[in-house]
Formats: sequence, structure tokens, C-alpha cells
Amino acid sequence: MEPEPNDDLKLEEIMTSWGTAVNIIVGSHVWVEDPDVAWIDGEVKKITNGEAEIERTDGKKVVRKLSTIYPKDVEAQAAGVDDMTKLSYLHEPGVLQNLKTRYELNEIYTYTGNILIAINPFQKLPHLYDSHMMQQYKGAPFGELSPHVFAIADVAYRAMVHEGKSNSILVSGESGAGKTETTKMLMRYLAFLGGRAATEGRTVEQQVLGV
Ligand SMILES: Nc1ncnc2c1ncn2[C@@H]1O[C@H](COP(=O)(O)OP(=O)(O)OP(=O)(O)O)[C@@H](O)[C@H]1O
Repeated sequence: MEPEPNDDLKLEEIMTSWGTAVNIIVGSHVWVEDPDVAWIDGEVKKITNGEAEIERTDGKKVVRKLSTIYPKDVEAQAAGVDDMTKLSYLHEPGVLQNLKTRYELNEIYTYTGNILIAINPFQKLPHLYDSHMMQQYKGAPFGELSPHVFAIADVAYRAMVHEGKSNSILVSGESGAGKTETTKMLMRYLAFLGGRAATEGRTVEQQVLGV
């Protein structure tokens, strides 16, 4: 539960939802919710009675309750991080900013630990899925290469082989998010790992992908 900011404190102190105490003071860079762009950054100019006056980077001045604003990591890496567990602040605006930064660099995949987040590129990125890429991910330790759907398939496959048990990969997202495309890539990679041994004239790849 998020505590109400204590007005008696000299430095206004709020808790992020991850339980880390964060000081928001005059001069702090913060994220403010916005109906059009979700979150926009700005600087705290004044704090009174649990409310902060913020000058947004678009020049607009707004007043927000301290409990609704989040600290911005001003030292965040320009290209974002490939695993969100590396973020200084793991809150919604921090996560969205990191995904946006990477997406603008055509990096559609990002990890959060061993979970893969994929953002629909709405364009063909064939270099991401060619046979050279598959070869690279085959047997590579998880996390060594850039986040990729092939890395998830590789880990799942290897665990299945080592443990001798069935395995599952959960693909979830809203309509149009890219679940079908992602599943196709997973199947293609698993078929690639399955090899080209043919039964009744059809390779594993042809049987799995139905081609
Ligand atoms: N990795 C990708 N690379 C290129 N295009 C993609 C990728 N993922 C999704 N798309 C594009 O987005 C469209 C919608 O994706 P997809 O059909 O996979 O969504 P979905 O989550 O399965 O949707 P629904 O739940 O409505 O069936 C695809 O037809 C494709 O044009």
C-alpha cells in the first residue's frame, strides 16, 4: 500500500510501489501522468501540503499530489536497458520510457528477468529471424545475446531435453499485439532445433510448420 506523503517531513518522502523510499524535492526530475502521451517528464518547482508544482518539459505548469508523481532516472542510458531489472526505478513510466527508447532503435524485444516483452514493429524485420540468427541463439546461454524470442524457445527446448518433461511457453497480449507472429517464430525456431530428419518424405520443419 502506498503511504500518504508526510507533510511534516523536511524532505517530502514517498514510497514507490516497490517499497523503496524516494525523496522528491524541489529540483527533482519526475514523471507526471498525461491523458495524451501517458507520462511526461518535468521538474519540481515548489512543494506545498503534499502537492508539487511541476514544470513539464513541454513548458506546461501543473500541480499534482506527490503520491501521483514518480522520480525520473536522469542518468538512464540513452539506448535504454535490455533487461528492465536493471532500471533504477521499476515503475510504469520508467518501464514505458525504456520500451519506447528501444522501440525507436528497432529493438522490439526486452527482458524483465526471464520474461520477454515484444513490441509489435508493424513492419517486416527479416534480419531478426533469418537462419544466421537461429544459429546464433542455438545453445547460447540465456541473457548473453540480445533479447529475442529465439532465446526463450532455446531455453524452453533445452529444459525439456534435460529434464525429460514437456514444457510450455506462454504468449499473451491484447488483440493485434503480435501473438500469432511470435508463435510462428517460436515454432520455426523449435522446428529448426528439431533438425531436418525426414519421416515419410517430410522434414520435422515441414511437419511442424505445415508447409
Ligand atoms: N514480430 C513481428 N514482425 C513483423 N510484424 C509483426 C510482428 N508481430 C506482429 N506483426 C504485425 O502485426 C500484425 C498483428 O499481429 P498478430 O496477428 O500476431 O497479432 P495477435 O496478437 O495474434 O492478434 P489477435 O489476438 O487479434 O489474433 C501481423 O499481421 C503483422 O503484420
